[in-house]
Amino acid sequence: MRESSPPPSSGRPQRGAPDRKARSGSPVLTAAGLVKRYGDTTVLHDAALDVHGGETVAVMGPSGSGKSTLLYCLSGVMTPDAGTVTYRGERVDTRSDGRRAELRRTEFGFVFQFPGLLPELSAAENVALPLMLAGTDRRTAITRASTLFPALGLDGLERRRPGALSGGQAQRVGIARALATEPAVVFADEPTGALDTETGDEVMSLLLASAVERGAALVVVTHDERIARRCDRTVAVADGRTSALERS
Ligand SMILES: Nc1ncnc2c1ncn2[C@@H]1O[C@H](COP(=O)(O)OP(=O)(O)OP(=O)(O)O)[C@@H](O)[C@H]1O
Repeated sequence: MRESSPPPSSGRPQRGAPDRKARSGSPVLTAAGLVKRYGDTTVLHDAALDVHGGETVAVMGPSGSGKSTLLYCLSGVMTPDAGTVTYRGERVDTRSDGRRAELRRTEFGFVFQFPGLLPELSAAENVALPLMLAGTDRRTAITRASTLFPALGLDGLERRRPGALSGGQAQRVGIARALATEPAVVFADEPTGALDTETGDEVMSLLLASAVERGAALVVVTHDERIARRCDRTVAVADGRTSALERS
């Protein structure tokens, strides 16, 4: 089953409705008919997802249903065996590895369950890294990276090494790193999965607020219904197929 098309927009959608934010224009990212196999096992059967600029989309489903695989195909980390992924009108799935890597560096941001910060670099240097990889000189990159710290509640932690950060602080540094290149789409895979409930809520609030503030769309894989409810809409993945999840 394909994700159903958005209903025609009729003014401001109501809070709690399946589509809380009016989506207009073409999606920035579109995936259709995705099939992905690992050896003999087909993990995605006919998955589809549209992401509009600035919207927040939760991806939910049972363990092993293919959520992460869908995220990897959408973001060009993996190529699907069939189907198409299109970013701003251009095919992603047919690009070379190098061009997909470039797209990931420049247009997309990633937040994972564990931030994977480089231990020998300071927090600000970790955030600056994607900017430096994109060609920004070190000093400018660190200055620009540091501007993200206050909004993420990280003021004063710029010079800290990751080993001296709490789990929540480290994840917020990871969020800053994902936002440093001003991506159009941020992909988050269980971003609060390793945190306690309170810290997770805090981190999720900052992720949602900072992505929305910067106009980035957010696609977040989560098992947490409370997180999904805070997103504009939810897409369910079951047995490798996607469908829009109606909310009660
Ligand atoms: N590299 C791989 N090789 C073989 N099988 C894989 C590989 N990656 C994932 N799988 C399998 O594909 C299926 C879907 O995995 P995926 O990680 O996409 O699911 P998920 O819905 O994100 O699961 P979870 O909620 O547990 O993280 C699972 O059965 C998994 O074991």
